[in-house]
Amino acid sequence: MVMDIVEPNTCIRGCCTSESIPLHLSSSSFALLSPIAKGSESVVYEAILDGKKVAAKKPILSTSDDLDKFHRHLQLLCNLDHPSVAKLLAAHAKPPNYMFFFEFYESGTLAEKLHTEEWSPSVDQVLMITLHLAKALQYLHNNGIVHRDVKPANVLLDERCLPYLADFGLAEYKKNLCEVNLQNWRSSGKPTGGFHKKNMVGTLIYMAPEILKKEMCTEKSDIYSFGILINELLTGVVPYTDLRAEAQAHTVLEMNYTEQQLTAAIVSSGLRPALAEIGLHFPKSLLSLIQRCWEANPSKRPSSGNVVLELESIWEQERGKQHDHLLEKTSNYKSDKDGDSITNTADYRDTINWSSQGEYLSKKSSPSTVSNVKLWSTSTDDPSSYVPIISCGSFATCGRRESMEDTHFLMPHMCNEESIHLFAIFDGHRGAAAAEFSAQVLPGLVQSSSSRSAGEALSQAFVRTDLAFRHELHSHRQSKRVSQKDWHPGCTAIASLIVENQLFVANVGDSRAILCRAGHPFALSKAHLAICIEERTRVIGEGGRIEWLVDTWRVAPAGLQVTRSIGDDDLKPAVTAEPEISETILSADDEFLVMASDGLWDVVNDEEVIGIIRDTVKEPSMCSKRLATEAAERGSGDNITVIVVFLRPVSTAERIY
Ligand SMILES: Nc1ncnc2c1ncn2[C@@H]1O[C@H](COP(=O)(O)OP(=O)(O)OP(=O)(O)O)[C@@H](O)[C@H]1O
Ligand SMILES: [Mn+2]
Ligand SMILES: [Mn+2]
Repeated sequence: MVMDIVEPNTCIRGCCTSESIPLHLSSSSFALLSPIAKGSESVVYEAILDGKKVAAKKPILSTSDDLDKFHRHLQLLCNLDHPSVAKLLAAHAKPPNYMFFFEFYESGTLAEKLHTEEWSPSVDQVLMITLHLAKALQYLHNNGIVHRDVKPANVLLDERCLPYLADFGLAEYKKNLCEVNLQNWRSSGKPTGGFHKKNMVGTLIYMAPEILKKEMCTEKSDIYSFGILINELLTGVVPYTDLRAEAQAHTVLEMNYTEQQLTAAIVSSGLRPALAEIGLHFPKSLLSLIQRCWEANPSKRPSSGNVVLELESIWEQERGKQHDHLLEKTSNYKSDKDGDSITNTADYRDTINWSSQGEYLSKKSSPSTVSNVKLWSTSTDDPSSYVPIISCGSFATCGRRESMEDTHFLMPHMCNEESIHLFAIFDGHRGAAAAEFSAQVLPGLVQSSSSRSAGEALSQAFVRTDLAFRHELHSHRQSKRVSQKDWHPGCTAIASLIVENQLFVANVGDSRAILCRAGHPFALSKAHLAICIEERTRVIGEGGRIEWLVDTWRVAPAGLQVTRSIGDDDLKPAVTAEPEISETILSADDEFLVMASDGLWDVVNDEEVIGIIRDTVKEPSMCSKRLATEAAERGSGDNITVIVVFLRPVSTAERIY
């Protein structure tokens, strides 16, 4: 709807302005029809605005405080623009009529839908609704706004049942909340004996414990209410009225216990609504999300951004289930890039701690005194040669996967050598065992190599790590600590070794490393995948089998896409641990090195990586985090690990801007 805007487009006081929303209307442009709802602070009417059906919210303004509040409310609404937030179309901000005009949402509120129509949404519908609302909350929180009244009665539905967060009557900017909190704190000393609506904002059963205790209200208080809301959607039960719940819960409301008693139970005994039952159709991860949202401690609750990520991941898993189901019907091979889903690896992971196995072995085999790394230095006698000044950082996230199978390490100034640095990433498949083990063992094997060539030392260390892992696995199998005979964990590995001005990158598998040289990406490794003709030929030449499985070429019978790795003893020797090594001479043109597991490269290309780092504060761990977050936002379905190494000093100005 395009409405005429009469300039100057401000409220009567001049404090509210908008470029797109008319703030005063001629009396002929609207008409109020019948009231839809009467709240404690407003009446909502069905109305006509410029010939279109709208909802008009007319606040009850009896004091000057109420008027101030109207203006604050209007200012806030003028700044909102999100597809899942109820849309303000116009306002009238001049006496005698103060009104908000909203888009009309035909299907009423989510509360009515659940409890009057007794709608019981499917899991897909619950995920769709909660995901939209979580995005609305993320939008508000990112803009420094706390809603403070999240509940199904404040969610409006359109005819397609898409949700819109409404009723910003209690919303506040976070920066103003300190003041509001302080006022509550002061007034809490008053002997009121009850709950003043002014102080106790929101609706009791959706209120977070910290609000009930009259402590700080933050965006995490919205997350609490949101957790209660998701559960209400799944159960169809008004919180604390469930007769199936523990006795304490229903007595609270049914026997007319006071609000104070409910409050006390929520705050001190951790009482919560009865959680949706782990039936066949509710994803466990959704129930766990609800419980984390309603944690008593606000800092343990996820941020709205994380709620969005988790809901998206649950949504995808649900669709994946449907997809898998289809696949199972047509073939009994299960689709997973690395063949993870073939065995239930979680069962074995617990029995042996592969990281400490590796650590133990590493200590045993390479006493700290033995280190030949000094031998690699070449230019000690040439003071003019270029030596990069490095700073490094990393970020690793499980992403949408249920478990983390990536590991990595950063070893700047290895063995206390000023100009020798080692960095590596391992991406596990069929469990995390190989990745956990390798991250512990590889550095020691690099250091204790007797080779005078750093590249060769790196190459030998890969092969030896693989041998050591397979040997360990074998002896655990013999001693029956690994009972599952057909469990063959593996991992990819990429390592960068800097020795003065030389950079060696060793790689097996599909992690990658690039260098930013004079502003442009420069690939330091190539991925080893069965789709590459050279790799396919090599695997077949070494007695391996390659087959087209599900959607791409894979090494059979395990169905692995990578053609080189550490571990995977069922596929050796064809799936070799022999790395490809690149050697690069570094110069002042080289700005930074980026290493990452395929979780990044699947969704962000080399140029984009360079561009993102250019736009980020020049701090290596911030850059790593930014890249990983970007990949997650773009829908990477994998674990993501990123290492960023700056190769020359960054000026303070660049660090900040
Ligand atoms: N845009 C709209 N379209 C359709 N119905 C609406 C719309 N806005 C509000 N309503 C109806 O009016 C009711 C009250 O709206 P709202 O929550 O904004 O007012 P309120 O006075 O702040 O209510 P309370 O504080 O009691 O929650 C809603 O529950 C809904 O039934
Ligand atoms: Mn409301
Ligand atoms: Mn309200």
